[in-house]
Amino acid sequence: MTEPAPGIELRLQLRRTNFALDVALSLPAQGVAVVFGPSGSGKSTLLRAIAGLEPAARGELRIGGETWQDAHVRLPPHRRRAGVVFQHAALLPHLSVHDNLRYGWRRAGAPTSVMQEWIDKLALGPLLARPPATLSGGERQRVALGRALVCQPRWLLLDEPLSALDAERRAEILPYLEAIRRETRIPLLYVTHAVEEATRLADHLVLLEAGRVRIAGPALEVLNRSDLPLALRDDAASVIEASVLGHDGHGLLRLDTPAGTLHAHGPAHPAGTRVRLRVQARDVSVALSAHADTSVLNIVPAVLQALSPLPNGQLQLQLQAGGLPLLARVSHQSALRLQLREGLAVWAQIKSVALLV
Ligand SMILES: Nc1ncnc2c1ncn2[C@@H]1O[C@H](COP(=O)(O)OP(=O)(O)OP(=O)(O)O)[C@@H](O)[C@H]1O
Repeated sequence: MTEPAPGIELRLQLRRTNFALDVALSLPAQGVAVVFGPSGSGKSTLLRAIAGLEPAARGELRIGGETWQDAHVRLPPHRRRAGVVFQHAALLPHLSVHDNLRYGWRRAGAPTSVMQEWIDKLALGPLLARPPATLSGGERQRVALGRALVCQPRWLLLDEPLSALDAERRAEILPYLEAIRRETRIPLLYVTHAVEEATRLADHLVLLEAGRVRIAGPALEVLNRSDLPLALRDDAASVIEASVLGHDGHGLLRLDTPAGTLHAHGPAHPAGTRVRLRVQARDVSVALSAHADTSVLNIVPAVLQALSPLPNGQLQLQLQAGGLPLLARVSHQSALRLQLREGLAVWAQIKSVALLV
């Protein structure tokens, strides 16, 4: 039997005048670990400490059996084999895109095939002769990703790589990040405060608060926890893994989920494709019977597990639909009229299901 690849173990501390980082984490050897949290919670500091860029950081850091830091060892940043991409790509301005890629690749001593592989995967071919100053923000970030990846990093560390881009550019780059996630065995640490990116990319989610881990675990488990601040936000959502059953030819996919069959607009993925769905709490309402006279396509049986008041005066409902947690929002008046209470069997009417991957 082959041993599972050893994962990532870290315990890092750092003290500043008004801030202390004290983080202990075990992360899987593969997949995307998203570090999520409010501004000032220490996300970037943690990433920089991992990369060796915070000289005051103390502690231990082991990745796949390699020690980057402990009481006796402290590898300098260039020996950690961390590929780092920041919000603003710092490309070398006097070199073409190609030479920017080559620069890191040569220093890392990686095989030629790796250069070509990432040029193809990130569609960098048409950009190779261009100087960085002529690239759009999205193109620069793609080149920065390429430059990090051609060095064959042990760990790819991304610090808000999309936050300087507008929504359209972000939507262009996300599929490349998904391709990296799908096609490499390189683990990713992805720092963001954007829920959309966290729900779309995370396999593992770490929620930081004031320099400490509030919770860490498999993404769906953390995202669907109703007792975390995430659940109270305006854009609170449940995240569901599904598998494509078919397509109606008009842009509507049929999806198999633990809650039953759901429909979502999206590309005609072949049957069997695994996808991730996001259902916003504000798009879910409840009824006591399964209405047939409604335009809502997605109606699934559920059990009401808890009701809690929201700051905006509405009520948040926690539902279980075939083992799936779902959040719904209703007014106090509706709750009274329907006599909503814990344990009640209801029908969850889902107005919109967003396909994420
Ligand atoms: N170079 C620095 N010198 C002193 N304090 C710093 C420095 N960089 C960050 N800080 C402070 O350390 C704390 C954590 O900052 P950090 O940038 O890691 O947070 P963050 O979660 O990444 O925030 P954001 O989402 O706004 O980027 C904050 O209180 C910040 O003001």
